[in-house]
Amino acid sequence: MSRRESPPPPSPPPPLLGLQRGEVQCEERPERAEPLSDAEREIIQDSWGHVYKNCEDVGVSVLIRFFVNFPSAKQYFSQFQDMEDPEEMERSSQLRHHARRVMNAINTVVENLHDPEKVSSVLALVGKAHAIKHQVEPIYFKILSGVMLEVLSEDFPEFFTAEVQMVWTKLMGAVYWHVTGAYTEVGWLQVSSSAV
Ligand code: HEM
Repeated sequence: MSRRESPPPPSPPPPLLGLQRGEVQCEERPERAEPLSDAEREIIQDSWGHVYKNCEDVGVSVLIRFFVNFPSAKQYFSQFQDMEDPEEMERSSQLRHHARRVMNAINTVVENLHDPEKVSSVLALVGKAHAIKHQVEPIYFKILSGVMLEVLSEDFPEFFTAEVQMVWTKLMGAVYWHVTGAYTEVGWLQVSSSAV
């Protein structure tokens, strides 16, 4: 009788251990953000409605996965930089507070997709605070976007179809572009001349 072998567990993504400011030298800011069509904006707003009803739980799940898979990202948070147990992290008020801030900022973006100036001013403020006050390496914004899309697709499979995920990828690209605008202004990132 043949015995079915269970597949090996997936290997975890490589942690960016010890990533220090300035070390990601190839990180560049794309030249522009791709605009969303009216239909794409509607797709984002419809799918986000379901997520935002569970805003705090989703935000906490996203951040816990982010900090577990990329432990070096904890370095910026005094309260849980040395924590390893996800359940302990879940109880951290600093983590919950940041989860709410992230989700509320995304909500403001989603609610104002018709108003590019508002979107750009909200995200410029986020970028400025993280570059100047919190000194966060900008690559973490890209990583967090990927983790967020992963968690949303897993937790809301009926709404985050392949098409919806593609539109969200575009939105998160635009978020990254706006946030890193502030990093460019303070000289932390350069604009790529080859980006399209
Ligand atoms: C879309 C992504 C993100 C959004 C919308 C966001 C939003 C915010 C906002 C609104 C604040 C308060 C701003 C202020 O201090 O004036 C904040 C604080 C902070 N953020 Fe973020 N953030 C994001 C990603 C990140 C990432 C990737 C990191 C680091 C890995 C990070 C680290 C911090 C830290 C350390 C603080 C201060 C926390 C405290 O004072 O307790 N953020 N964030």
